[in-house]
Amino acid sequence: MIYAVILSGGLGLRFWPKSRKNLPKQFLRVLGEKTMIENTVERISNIIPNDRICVVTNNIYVDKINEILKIKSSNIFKEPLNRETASCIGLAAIKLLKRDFEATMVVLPSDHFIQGQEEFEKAIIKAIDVAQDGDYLVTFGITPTRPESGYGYIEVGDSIEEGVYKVKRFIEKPNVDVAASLIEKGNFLWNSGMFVWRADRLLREIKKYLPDLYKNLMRIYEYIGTPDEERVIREEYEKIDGISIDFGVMQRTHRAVVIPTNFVWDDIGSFTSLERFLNKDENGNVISNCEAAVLDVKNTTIIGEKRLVAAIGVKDMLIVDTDDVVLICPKDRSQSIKDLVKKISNVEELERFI
Ligand SMILES: Nc1nc2c(ncn2[C@@H]2O[C@H](COP(=O)(O)OP(=O)(O)OP(=O)(O)O)[C@@H](O)[C@H]2O)c(=O)[nH]1
Ligand SMILES: O=P(O)(O)O[C@H]1O[C@H](CO)[C@@H](O)[C@H](O)[C@@H]1O
Repeated sequence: MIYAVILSGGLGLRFWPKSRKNLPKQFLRVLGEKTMIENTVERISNIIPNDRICVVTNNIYVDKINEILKIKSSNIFKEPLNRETASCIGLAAIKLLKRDFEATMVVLPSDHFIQGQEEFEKAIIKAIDVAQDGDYLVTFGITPTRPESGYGYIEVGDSIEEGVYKVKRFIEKPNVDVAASLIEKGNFLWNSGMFVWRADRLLREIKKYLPDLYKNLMRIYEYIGTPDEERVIREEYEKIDGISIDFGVMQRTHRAVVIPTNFVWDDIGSFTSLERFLNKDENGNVISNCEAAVLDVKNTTIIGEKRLVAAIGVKDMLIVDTDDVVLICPKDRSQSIKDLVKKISNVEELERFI
């Protein structure tokens, strides 16, 4: 059977200070009326019934998920620690395999913006069809529009059937110069971060490329459904070195295929991605959710809450004002917000701001 696996345990550090440890971006109403996780569930609901929609998340978000979504508790896969996406997807795979030996997983991050529901559904249905035989790991390719260093790049190879191509190379998060050169070649797509595969196929790939993680997962597998499950998950998670599914498996596997898509897609992982959806004034400034008084300010994004934000003579900056934290950062350093938050996490007096 087909299951949706929604990844929802991330801390959303690049979205700090809007995103906080106890309320990360997937639980925020970032664009529109609904939280990002609600939008993710809604998007897949025509294809996968509610009782096969699963969420993999950190223990600390379980109450929040129950408050927002109607997901049965056995479909919430709980992690005691964050060990990146190879671990959380691997955990979901063994949980599903325990209940269904033929489980096929539609893996969906919970921070995407997608427009073009019909095209999205067509692509997912196609991917399920391709993945169900168990030979392939299916990715979705997005036409790149800028040399983004935060994404994976897929080199499109030979066609295996109409609209489906072998992945010749998968390059995760190249630097901007490499990204620009890949785009210039013309046969590279962005990896969307959504995947479809059979749970048993994914585990075989994890066994091959991440053998230590495979051992951790197999020990957990033995205890699923027993009174010791939670204890063993914690014991194994404490031993895991986190790695993303992209670096850990997708860059190495020979079984990846790509379906080029034609829906509108964006990852709302950072303020720079968010600003693409917000209106700009004649100076290229984005002023969102607050009032602002600006003089000689250009190409600057101001995201506020209650206070008036005033700025003079700044250019290419990001200013985020919340109740208790003000963040000021050049836009081209916005990926470093994550590093700053990690630094703050080690300072006892500042921990409460995370
Ligand atoms: N269950 C689970 N989900 C995760 C984990 N890491 C990331 N995710 C989810 O995977 C998706 C993509 O995550 P990222 O944007 O790379 O990471 P993030 O932690 O949300 O954000 P950053 O801290 O800004 O990198 C999001 O839906 C996250 O909630 C994890 O360790 N466990
Ligand atoms: O975990 P991150 O940083 O959000 O990256 C993942 O998602 C990107 C698309 O959002 C992909 O482009 C990446 O390849 C990866 O799957």
